[in-house]
Amino acid sequence: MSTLLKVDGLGIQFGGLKAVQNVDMYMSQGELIGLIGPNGAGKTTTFNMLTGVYAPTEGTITFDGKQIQGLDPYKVTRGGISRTFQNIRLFKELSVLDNVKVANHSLANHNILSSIFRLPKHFSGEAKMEEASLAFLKIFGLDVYKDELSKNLPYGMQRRLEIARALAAGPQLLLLDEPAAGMNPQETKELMDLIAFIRKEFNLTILLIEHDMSLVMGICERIYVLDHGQLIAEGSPEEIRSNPKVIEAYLGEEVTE
Ligand SMILES: Nc1ncnc2c1ncn2[C@@H]1O[C@H](COP(=O)(O)OP(=O)(O)OP(=O)(O)O)[C@@H](O)[C@H]1O
Repeated sequence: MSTLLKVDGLGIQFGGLKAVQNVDMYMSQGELIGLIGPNGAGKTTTFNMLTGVYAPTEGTITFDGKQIQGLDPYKVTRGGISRTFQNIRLFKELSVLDNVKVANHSLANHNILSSIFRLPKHFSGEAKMEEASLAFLKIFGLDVYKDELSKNLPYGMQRRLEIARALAAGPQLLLLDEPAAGMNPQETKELMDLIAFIRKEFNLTILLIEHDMSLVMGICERIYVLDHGQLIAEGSPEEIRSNPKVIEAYLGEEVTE
């Protein structure tokens, strides 16, 4: 498997605070990796650097062979990295379908749409986009809501729509920031199954932030653990579960599957 993402010595300082420092990570094509750590460990800040929201003050990010640290977020997205946010960010006043269409607008002629959905060649850009957007919604069980305003969707469905929208941008790497936050156990289980499914279906590489260890343990092959801005462990779920540094970092929180 080739390396899709490589992070070397990544760090950022806000005033006197080193929010993230010395982070080395890699992701091979097709991996599903967890990024965990207690509150304030630097997980979202790391996502923000990977997606161009923050320019790192040290280190490099190499994606698909190119250095991307400090690039504008839209360039990062165009280059193949999409994300979701911890706090849902949808176009609330747009329909569910339009939320997805907006995301893949710039990709109307993108190969991913025709290759994934095997659309007839004669489809125009607009028809292709509509067709592909509907197909995305169907995968996420959102097609029945296509004409609803996104603000009217049940919470769990809004979370799903965020992922559908991120996916519609045609990424190679998908970054999910606590996608199950606020979901009940049943919704969470369904979401995890869905994440595993889309990874296979779209040949994606996925980095998943999750505060709850038990969630990531279930689906991730490898896990990175941040604490106070530094990586304290990397390994399989079994290795992470029994790592004393990790247990200590999570002291007071339950470490169970
Ligand atoms: N723009 C900013 N300016 C100043 N400090 C910041 C900024 N963004 C993040 N921080 C600080 O960086 C540290 C890491 O925060 P971050 O949100 O990345 O943690 P996290 O691991 O995602 O936590 P949580 O699980 O609570 O979401 C925190 O101390 C936070 O206050």
